[in-house]
Amino acid sequence: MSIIGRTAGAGGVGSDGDGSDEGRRDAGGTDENGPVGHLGAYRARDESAGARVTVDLGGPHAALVVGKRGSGKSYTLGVLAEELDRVEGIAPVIVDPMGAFGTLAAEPVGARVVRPRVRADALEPRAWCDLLGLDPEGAAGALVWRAAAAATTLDGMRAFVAEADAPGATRRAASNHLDLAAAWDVFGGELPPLSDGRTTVLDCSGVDRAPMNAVCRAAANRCYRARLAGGTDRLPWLLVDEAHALFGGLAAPALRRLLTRGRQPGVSLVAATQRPAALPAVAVSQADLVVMHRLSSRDDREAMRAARPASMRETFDERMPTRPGEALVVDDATERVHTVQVRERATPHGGESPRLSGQSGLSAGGG
Ligand SMILES: Nc1ncnc2c1ncn2[C@@H]1O[C@H](COP(=O)(O)OP(=O)(O)OP(=O)(O)O)[C@@H](O)[C@H]1O
Repeated sequence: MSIIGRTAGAGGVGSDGDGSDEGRRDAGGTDENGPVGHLGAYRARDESAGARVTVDLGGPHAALVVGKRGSGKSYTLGVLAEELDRVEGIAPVIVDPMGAFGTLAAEPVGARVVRPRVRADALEPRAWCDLLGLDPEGAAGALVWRAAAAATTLDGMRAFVAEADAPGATRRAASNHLDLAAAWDVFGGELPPLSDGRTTVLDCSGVDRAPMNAVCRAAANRCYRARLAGGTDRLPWLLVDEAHALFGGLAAPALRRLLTRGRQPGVSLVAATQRPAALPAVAVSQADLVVMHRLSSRDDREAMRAARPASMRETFDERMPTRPGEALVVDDATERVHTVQVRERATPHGGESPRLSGQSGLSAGGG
């Protein structure tokens, strides 16, 4: 038996070979080499459902879930979240840009769904300037930088600016930017703990793109630092939907670090996007587990092809999924591509909400 994402004696996607998939959700769980998650069933060329497919959840992974709108990405992310929730010793955290994962609060997951708040000092002074679109070399940017270096809270930063020995225009400009940050209503407070291992959904619906990036950055950094500092025995898994909006913003450095260095301290990242071409190439090339739903745009297909060996590229073209929930699963551990029908959700799917588009804000529907 092989498990997708599992190298010999370690971790990946696999099948238990019994050919049945109905009513077997309880057979996720653990095999002789550690925890596995039930992803779905192989789909044979004659369209019949084949053996169940499991993915390795025992070791850290950098996973990518891609597909055009309506192809099943969020649904698959939800399936992975359900499976992660079942594994002891894992702390799953979901950055939910559109409020599509609040349904994970239902049984059997019972996730904690929160409007995220982060500490102001979770962002370094430089990041504060980036967040507010201020040049750190400019007068207002330099003042915000000093405020962020001196204070631990947003109120403290505002007080620092108000009392600073700086020209009135500089103080006003810095203060206006900090007022905007206060209006976002995400600064002040803590992210929920990792230590209890509860599945946590950071519901960012209605949160602008800039503060959502700040939340994602803080969450990614916390997962990483908590492992480095020995702050948690649990292995954090960060799941991010609409990942192109996060890899394109303030969250990018933190996400990149998880991709390139997260596995060593035991932090996993699952990034889902309808636009793999908008991700940095490293996000595609570093992924050791790829779930590819239907992609229609040439750029997006090419982004996926470019990072894989020639043998896989041909498979992508020949076996591109055609219906929602169907996916090609790339297992780097075995260099194989599997055609999989992702299983049905145990919790309700909440993905029929408006989607994120453009530079900022939200828009309804679209493909
Ligand atoms: N594995 C599956 N089993 C059954 N139905 C599925 C499956 N995956 C997707 N679907 C169906 O397809 C619909 C679209 O899936 P989903 O919302 O995940 O798309 P998406 O790729 O995330 O699209 P968007 O980018 O708009 O969020 C779901 O509402 C559901 O009805």
